[in-house]
Amino acid sequence: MVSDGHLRFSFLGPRGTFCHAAVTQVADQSAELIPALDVPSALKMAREGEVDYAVVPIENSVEGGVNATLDTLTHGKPLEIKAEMLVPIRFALAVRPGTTISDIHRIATHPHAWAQCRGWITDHLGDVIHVPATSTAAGAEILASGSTDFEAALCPVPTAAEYGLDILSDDVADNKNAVTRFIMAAVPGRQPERTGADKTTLMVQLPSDEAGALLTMLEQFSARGVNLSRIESRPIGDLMGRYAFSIDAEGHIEDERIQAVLVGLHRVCPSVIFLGSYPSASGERVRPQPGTADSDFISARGWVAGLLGHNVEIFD
Ligand SMILES: O=C(O)C(=O)C[C@]1(C(=O)O)C=C[C@@H](O)C=C1
Repeated sequence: MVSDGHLRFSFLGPRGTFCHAAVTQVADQSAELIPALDVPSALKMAREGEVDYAVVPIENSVEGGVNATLDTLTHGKPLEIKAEMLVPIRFALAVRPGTTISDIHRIATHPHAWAQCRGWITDHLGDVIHVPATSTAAGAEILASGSTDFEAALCPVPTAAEYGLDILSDDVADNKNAVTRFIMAAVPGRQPERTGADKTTLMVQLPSDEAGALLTMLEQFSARGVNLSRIESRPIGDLMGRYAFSIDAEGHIEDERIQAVLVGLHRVCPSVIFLGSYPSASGERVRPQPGTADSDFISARGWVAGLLGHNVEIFD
């Protein structure tokens, strides 16, 4: 929980999105929550100092990475991730009072939500059309506001009631265990303290377009015993076929092995963007592989310094 006087948080709005549920995990009662129209606008507010933090989705367990977040984080003034939050995802099929299942031909929701419910919808409603909305709650809000060219919305269960909608099903999902991961981003400052159960997020360009370039990049992690919890490619955008890799690595920038990875990546990759070290939401402690604990790096450096005749303290 972040509580430091009157803090301002932007999030993907309007009220009642899954993102709203995520921001309430980190903002205390005194915080001001400011809904944004989309992910880039929420992040822009943090970049420009209009809010202290932006909370946005980054990854869904069914649909994968949220490209708007992955791309916007690395374009423009630097931002860093300060926290991550997990929100279990369950959808309601919401309608205006009086609407029945057989009235539904078009359903509004966020494309990520649609992707998580497509199978259920086909099985229960047959061929209905998806109407893309800027968020799940935006679809519900518009539906509640009056005449629309869609008859239903897929949104979080409590949100349907908040907007005065009826629920025809409160368990719409292709995968009952779906979870979305959200991040809290801010302009660079002090890193969140190392907890021993941390993640570091990076955007890395491959060393070259030669055979083995991806391996060279990955070797920087494996040689230091650093596990990756997510890696996905994103087009750089300048020329066809040029990609950068968005990576979550287990560990904190204060860990010697993560520093060694960063040094290695900086030596062999044309661009390495550091996007923050922060406590992992699972709280699972990272267990260093033999030879990769802080003390191993410090003692090895001391040994080399000794060979050079430098007088340094050797820890082990
Ligand atoms: O539309 C919302 O409610 C959101 O918070 C966005 C979002 C997403 O971008 O993936 C978050 C969780 C769900 O997976 C569906 C949509």
